[in-house]
Amino acid sequence: MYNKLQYISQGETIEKQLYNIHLALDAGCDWVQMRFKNQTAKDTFALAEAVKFLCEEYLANFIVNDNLYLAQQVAADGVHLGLSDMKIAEARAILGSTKIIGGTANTYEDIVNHVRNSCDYIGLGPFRFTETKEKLSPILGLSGYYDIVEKMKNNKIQIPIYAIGGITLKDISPLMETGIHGIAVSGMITISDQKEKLIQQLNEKLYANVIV
Ligand SMILES: Cc1ncc(COP(=O)(O)OP(=O)(O)O)c(N)n1
Ligand SMILES: Cc1nc(C(=O)O)sc1CCOP(=O)(O)O
Ligand SMILES: [Mg+2]
Repeated sequence: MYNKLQYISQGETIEKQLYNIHLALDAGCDWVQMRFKNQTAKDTFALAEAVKFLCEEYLANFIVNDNLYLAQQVAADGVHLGLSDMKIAEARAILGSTKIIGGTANTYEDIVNHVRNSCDYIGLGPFRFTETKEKLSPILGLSGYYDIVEKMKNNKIQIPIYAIGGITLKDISPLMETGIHGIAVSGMITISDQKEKLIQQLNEKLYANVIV
């Protein structure tokens, strides 16, 4: 089963991205999604190669945002695809069964579609407003997660759900109580000046009800 915390990278340059990713890995993140929007193919490829190398060193999972072909080129562990990106079914046909494919959802119907198309996990959001992403889908709030997870249970739909969008430390316990699997975060980890402590606190809350 996938780890419960995914770090989504930030930074306007290759150097800033690598700096942020390196600090997150050092602090204990073991799953990185490289998100580097509106950049040249050359720079995005250079960053992806460097992130692949770093994640290997830290034994972390590495997935690429948006670009399946880049994920293939650098032998990443997988790709995250949004509702306007390549369709999950097409991605699965290209990548085969061994790679991770994550899909964005904003509704129960999005989740059902993704499950039918062999998606591995869902990024369900936004939880609340965030400046990290433009053109957000309608905000779900806590009640949105409760409603969607309830519908999933009633219809026996199973797939790991990651809450995303403006999540802070105090949101973790209430979010986990809805029945989701984990969280995907960018800003909270990127801006923290005590990342190790933060990731420890996040993991304590994320794994609070896991029996080992
Ligand atoms: C884990 C996770 N969930 C959702 C998203 C959003 O993907 P998308 O809608 O394609 O938006 P961009 O990230 O591409 O701007 C995500 N990246 N990760
Ligand atoms: C990349 C992304 N996708 C979202 C969605 O709702 O699909 S919200 C989001 C931004 C997540 O970053 P932060 O933790 O800084 O809010
Ligand atoms: Mg996308």
